Amino acid sequence: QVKVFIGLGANLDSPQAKLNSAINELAALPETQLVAQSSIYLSPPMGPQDQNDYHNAVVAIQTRLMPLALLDQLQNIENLHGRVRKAQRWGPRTLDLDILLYHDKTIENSRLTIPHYGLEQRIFVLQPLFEIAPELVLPNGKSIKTLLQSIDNQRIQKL
Ligand SMILES: CC1(C)Nc2nc(N)[nH]c(=O)c2N=C1O
Repeated sequence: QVKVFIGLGANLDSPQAKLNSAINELAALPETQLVAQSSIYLSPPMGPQDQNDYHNAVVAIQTRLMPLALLDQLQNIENLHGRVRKAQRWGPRTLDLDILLYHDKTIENSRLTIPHYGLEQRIFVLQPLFEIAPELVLPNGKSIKTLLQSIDNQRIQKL
């Protein structure tokens, strides 16, 4: 089995409850154990500003699920929480589950890009990730600590 980091985000109808419920679903996935979870953080929307602030968290799991099988499970959980894919790119959402890192793998196909493309620039990913894995180094050799230090003017608040 391998260690996988998953990013969670929500900013529509009771986002905190959605995140907690999604974390319970992740812990219950087949061949999977939840090994760590971050605090929940609040941050202004990156992208279109005409939407609510986001609640975000990151969890670490150990799993035997292969990447695409895990992705299918994450999309099930999103759908269970009323995720409706709307036309607007980067619009508000009930629940987003992203595979941030899958062990030390780099994956690039039509359904998956791992490490997650936004990981290095997003405080709402780096901050919770640093909380649960402060020593983490990405497959490209960059450390979470260094990436976090190089981010400025992005606000975030731990709930
Ligand atoms: C719309 C976009 C890019 N902005 C976000 N902004 C924040 N703060 N948190 C998110 O999870 C998030 N997710 C997104 O997909």
